[in-house]
Amino acid sequence: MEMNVKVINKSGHSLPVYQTDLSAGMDLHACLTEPVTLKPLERMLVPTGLHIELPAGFEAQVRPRSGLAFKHGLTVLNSPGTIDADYRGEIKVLLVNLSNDEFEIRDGERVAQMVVAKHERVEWLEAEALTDTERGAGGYGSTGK
Ligand SMILES: O=c1ccn([C@H]2C[C@H](O)[C@@H](COP(=O)(O)OP(=O)(O)OP(=O)(O)O)O2)c(=O)[nH]1
Ligand SMILES: [Mg+2]
Repeated sequence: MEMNVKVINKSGHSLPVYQTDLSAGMDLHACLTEPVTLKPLERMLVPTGLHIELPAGFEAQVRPRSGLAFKHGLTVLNSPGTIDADYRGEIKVLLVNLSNDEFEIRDGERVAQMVVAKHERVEWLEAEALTDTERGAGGYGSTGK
């Protein structure tokens, strides 16, 4: 599908792209005037320079990149971040450094990935009783290891 995008402070890097033919996510680049350092357990809203116009009924999810998480303990704190279809502000990535080492983020670095997905919206029907199921209220390991 096609989608409107407005780029601010474009600093040389491309729009997000799908890295392979069937990738679900496109990598988001940090849009920085100078490198920033994330200390252990520090979090930061990383700007991407992107403003998008999702069609009604769609959301975008901001998710971690597994390579950054595995190699550097860097993840998206609110994962998956939710971009609402009516949001017109800059997409930002809430990164947190869960390693014991500092991590430097440079302009253009691919810090997270974004998946565009359809979603439903619900109208509540208040009910006296809900249907019975085998699971019932079981959860949190109720089925065993
Ligand atoms: O990782 C994220 C998460 C959110 N947003 C933007 C888009 C989203 O539509 C808006 C609000 O996000 P959310 O609903 O998660 O935050 P909130 O704390 O509930 O704020 P609000 O009261 O503005 O909804 O912030 C981002 O840019 N990156
Ligand atoms: Mg909200």
